[in-house]
Amino acid sequence: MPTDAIRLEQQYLDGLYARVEELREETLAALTATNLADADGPRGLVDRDAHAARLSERRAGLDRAEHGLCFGRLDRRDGSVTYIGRMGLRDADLNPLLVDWRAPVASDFYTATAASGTDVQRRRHIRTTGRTVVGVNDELLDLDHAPASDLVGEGALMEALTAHRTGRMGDIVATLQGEQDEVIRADADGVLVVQGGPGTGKTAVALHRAAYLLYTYPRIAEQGVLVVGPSPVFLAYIEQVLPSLGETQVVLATPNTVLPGTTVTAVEDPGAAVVKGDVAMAGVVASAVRARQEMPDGVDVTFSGDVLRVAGPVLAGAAEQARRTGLGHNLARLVFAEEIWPHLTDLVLDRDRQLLEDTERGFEAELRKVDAAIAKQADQLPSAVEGAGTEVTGTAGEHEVMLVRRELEQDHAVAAVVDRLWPALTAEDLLEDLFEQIADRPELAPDLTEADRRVLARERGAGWSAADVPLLDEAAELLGVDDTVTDARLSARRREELRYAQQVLAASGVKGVSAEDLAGRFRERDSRSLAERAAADRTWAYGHLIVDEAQELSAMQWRMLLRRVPSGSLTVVGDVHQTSAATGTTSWDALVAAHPRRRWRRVDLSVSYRTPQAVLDAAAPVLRALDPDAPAPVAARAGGEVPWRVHSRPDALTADVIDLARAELDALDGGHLAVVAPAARTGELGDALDAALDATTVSFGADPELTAEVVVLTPEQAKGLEFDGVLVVDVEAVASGPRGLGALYVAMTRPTTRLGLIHLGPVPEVLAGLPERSR
Ligand SMILES: Nc1ncnc2c1ncn2[C@@H]1O[C@H](COP(=O)(O)OP(=O)(O)OP(=O)(O)O)[C@@H](O)[C@H]1O
Repeated sequence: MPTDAIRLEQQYLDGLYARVEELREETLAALTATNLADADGPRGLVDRDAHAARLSERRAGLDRAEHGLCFGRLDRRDGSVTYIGRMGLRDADLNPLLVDWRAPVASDFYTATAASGTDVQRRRHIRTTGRTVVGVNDELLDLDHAPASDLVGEGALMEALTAHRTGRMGDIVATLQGEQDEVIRADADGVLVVQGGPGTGKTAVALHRAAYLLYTYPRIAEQGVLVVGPSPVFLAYIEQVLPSLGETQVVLATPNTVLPGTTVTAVEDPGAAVVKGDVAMAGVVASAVRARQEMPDGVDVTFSGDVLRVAGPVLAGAAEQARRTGLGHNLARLVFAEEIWPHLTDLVLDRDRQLLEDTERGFEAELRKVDAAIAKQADQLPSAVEGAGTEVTGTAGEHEVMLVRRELEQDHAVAAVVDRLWPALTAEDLLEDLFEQIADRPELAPDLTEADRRVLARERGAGWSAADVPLLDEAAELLGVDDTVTDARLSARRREELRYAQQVLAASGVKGVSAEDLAGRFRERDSRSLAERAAADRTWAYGHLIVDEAQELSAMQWRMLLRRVPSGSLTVVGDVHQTSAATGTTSWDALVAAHPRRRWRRVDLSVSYRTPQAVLDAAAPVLRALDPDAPAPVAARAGGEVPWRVHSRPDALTADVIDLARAELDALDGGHLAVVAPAARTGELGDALDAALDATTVSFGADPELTAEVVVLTPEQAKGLEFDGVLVVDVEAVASGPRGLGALYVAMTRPTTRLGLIHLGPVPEVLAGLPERSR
């Protein structure tokens, strides 16, 4: 152990922590002063709060310094030294003490090699526990001493790769590799596709890229980053990475949770899932909306006891006018109504005019009669004419038009007719109606076959499935939000705020400020964090979207996600050989072809950091069966425990799994074990393991705890995760079905150390090369 170097780095680290303490004290003093300061009126109050919030944020940032504050040092040929860490620090004279890993100068730490012609002479990885330096690892970037591999900081990397897993992903900021750094720092424009085999660090890289983009681009920091992963289990696995890098402006979601207010409760029929995932459904949803805008051939409206007929062409014209605005259905509805109300008003006024004319005509006729009567007998006047003397002008004044229109709008029966013609719709109602009627109404889905329509048919109220979410989102997009409803809610809230402001002013005795001004100031201070506000808003425009396990998404899910980033700035990571969803993609080219207007770039990652070479070799026949041309990733760690297979029998399977799990736990010596089995077996196996392994924590079910020592998972749940050891149970069932080989490939590539496979029949071809172990 180079103790001198450790001592030296300890001194430097002590200096860094002394500076952190100073800054902490300064921040605390500033915070106390701010909180005690007299605010100059309500505006001052708000500014004070904002300042205090900034200081609290800074303090929280400094608190994070306790873990891995500084992890690297670069010595250049000119004698200059740069320390790299989780945050930037400067001394009181603004000289840099520590450089944030995302700053451009820090890039050399991850990419410099002897061959790259860099001026870096030495790269040092500094390992710390809390505030203590526990090790250093030096690499001389000198062609005469060039290491055999391309790995950067190999000693530190190997230490990270061989450490026991915890069930939670950690950041890899200290040991990022060159090809990963390139992806992380790639510019933010367009769509960056990152293809890589299992364990090549795609997830890790995607999350570090989120942190890099938030640090580098203020626009992205203002709008936040959306990270979409395949399942809640996966999100639980990765949720600590970004906070450990100090980032909070990130929303983590699955494709099922990106639509606020919708909960997935139903399991989709596999056939229906395929139809619902196809892009043709966009047309189906659009025609369902369009069908609600079809007009009848005229409609009768009863008002003040009279029947007014609105003719078919008038309705069709109004509908056309509304559609031409290009607004969502619920907004265009206001335009439609705006065409209909004046027409109805005219009809009423015409009718009144007609009545008046009739009356007038009648009146004149009466007058004539009177004249005749007078001429005949002067004292016999007809009683009906008595008192009639209003002057009739024949045209309605503006005031009268408004009066009639208001009466019409306030008449419930009339309003109901207009509502029925172009109803306000929710996405849920639209889809419930569509699925209820689709089997018998081919015109609703002209692009679908009869078989497809039948598979989609269902009763109302069956609950929403994962495949429904993008359809609901599509519908919500086409319908839009009727602002009249939100406006009414908003005005109610504004009234409430105003009342509150009046109370505050009365209680505080502050003078010279209006309640309106104070209420406005309250409003500007939405106490929710950016991530909370974004997650609750379907129409939030994110600055960047990161999609992990992106190969699993259906065409309709892509439409839903792309809608959330109008800027078109995306990072898409995945492996087209691990696809298990029937609606997922097995080729990035197909995805690119489906969205030709986007700017796409592709990067491939080639080194697998999770699995040792022996495990990759065991999985290689599965990869070849999936795609004979697929390049196999190369393991960063050569050798490793050779995976094995066991031939079990259905009646002995549970007992065998228990025995093998026991043996594996012993061999892993404190490491975590995953038992990956087909969905139909996980419950039974979980119960049996839980009962048999007394002193061991076992977790399974819909929401398993990944930090347990044994976790029982389906291949879908295991996606993206990793464990020290993995037992794949009932290989035949895992590999069955159209995308079964992809699922088996996923299951086999989860371990960092040991892999065992249990099959029930003759040796499956893809396992033929593995040594057999006795039960
Ligand atoms: N540069 C690195 N330094 C240390 N650990 C690394 C590095 N790169 C990747 N790893 C580790 O390798 C493992 C695999 O990474 P990750 O889960 O990101 O791979 P992946 O490509 O997403 O895998 P999969 O496709 O199987 O889901 C993780 O434990 C990760 O922390």
